Amino acid sequence: MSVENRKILKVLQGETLSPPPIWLMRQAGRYLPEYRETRKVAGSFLDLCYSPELATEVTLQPIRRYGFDAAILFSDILVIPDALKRNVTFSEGVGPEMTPITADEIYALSINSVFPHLNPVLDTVEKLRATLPHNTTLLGFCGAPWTVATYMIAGHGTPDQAPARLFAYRERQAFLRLLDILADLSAEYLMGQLEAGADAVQIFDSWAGVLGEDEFADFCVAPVKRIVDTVRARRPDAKIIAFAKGAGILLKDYARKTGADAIGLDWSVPLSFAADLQKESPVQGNLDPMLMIASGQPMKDGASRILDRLGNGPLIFNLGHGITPQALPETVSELVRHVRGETA
Ligand SMILES: Cc1c2[nH]c(c1CCC(=O)O)Cc1[nH]c(c(CCC(=O)O)c1C)Cc1[nH]c(c(CCC(=O)O)c1C)Cc1[nH]c(c(C)c1CCC(=O)O)C2
Repeated sequence: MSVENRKILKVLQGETLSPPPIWLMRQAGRYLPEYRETRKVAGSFLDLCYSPELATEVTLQPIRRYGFDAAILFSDILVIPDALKRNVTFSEGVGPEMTPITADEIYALSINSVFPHLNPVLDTVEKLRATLPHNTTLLGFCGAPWTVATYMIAGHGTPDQAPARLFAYRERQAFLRLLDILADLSAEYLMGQLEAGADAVQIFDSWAGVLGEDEFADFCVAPVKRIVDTVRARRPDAKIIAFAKGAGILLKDYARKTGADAIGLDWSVPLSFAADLQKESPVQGNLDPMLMIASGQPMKDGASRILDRLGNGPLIFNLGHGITPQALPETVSELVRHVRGETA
């Protein structure tokens, strides 16, 4: 047993595997009763993220239950603003909140505190690599600068990221500076995760879909490329998945332009377009997370369409976005069996 048996790494090198390997975005989370139990004893959500013991436990929960081909580090993209002392809190039913950042505060950001602060997350990665089955790929991650900036500027999640879009037009220099700071910190953070034992990393640009063409190039592609280039300068072999949700047709050439090894696709990406993208790079996705609630035949049909259209090229099977708290744990088992060809 060795690293060569980690299927997701093979796909990231361009191999086609049949059946494709599978993991799910947000696979550790509230749809699992065992997660809800651990969450109760952990204190706040951030306490859970910074407890290497408990974060390791919740990362392993979906691996024990489903035998996914990858474990994804349990943490959150907003630990970076937390480390930048933006007063990040997560409350039940409200979601993440923090102090909205101003242009002056961007110029005054101090990055010195970031690494001691994030060390517990790197300890979790080390613990995970020591505990995980040898064949399971360990994924690290960070948020893309644009997506993290949308929360830092608004101070909370927004349906259309209007505050960040407005800020980017009004305060372009400060905004670009924020993206640079986030890109450089994220690159350091990903390199730390790779040093600690992550096999590959994913960059989540969950709110890429609200930008026009030029803004997508400047605020999504350029900062993600800056992260990829910085990581590769130190680790030329680093494997990187980039997920730009909602970017649609702007995903054309996204892998080449960012330098990512593979691209994540949300469920709105047509499979014909996905098949064209797959000629250039491995792809990951893209089942609608609602099918984890709808279940039954609609779920199987959705998965089969992806397997039929993308299964003959390098594919990592996944949802098109994170699994939701309402997902049915038994449906996840059925999906895994279906993708692996274990059902009639
Ligand atoms: C935008 C974003 C965030 N966090 C993340 C993103 C990018 C991916 C995406 O778009 O889904 C990424 C993330 N968040 C979490 C992970 C863990 C790893 C995994 O299992 O995938 C990952 C990779 C755990 C989490 N992150 C969060 C939870 C739920 C909080 C809880 O348990 O109380 C989990 C399991 C909290 C979180 N964190 C964030 C929000 C908006 C929320 C609130 C959501 C809600 O309340 O439904 C920011």
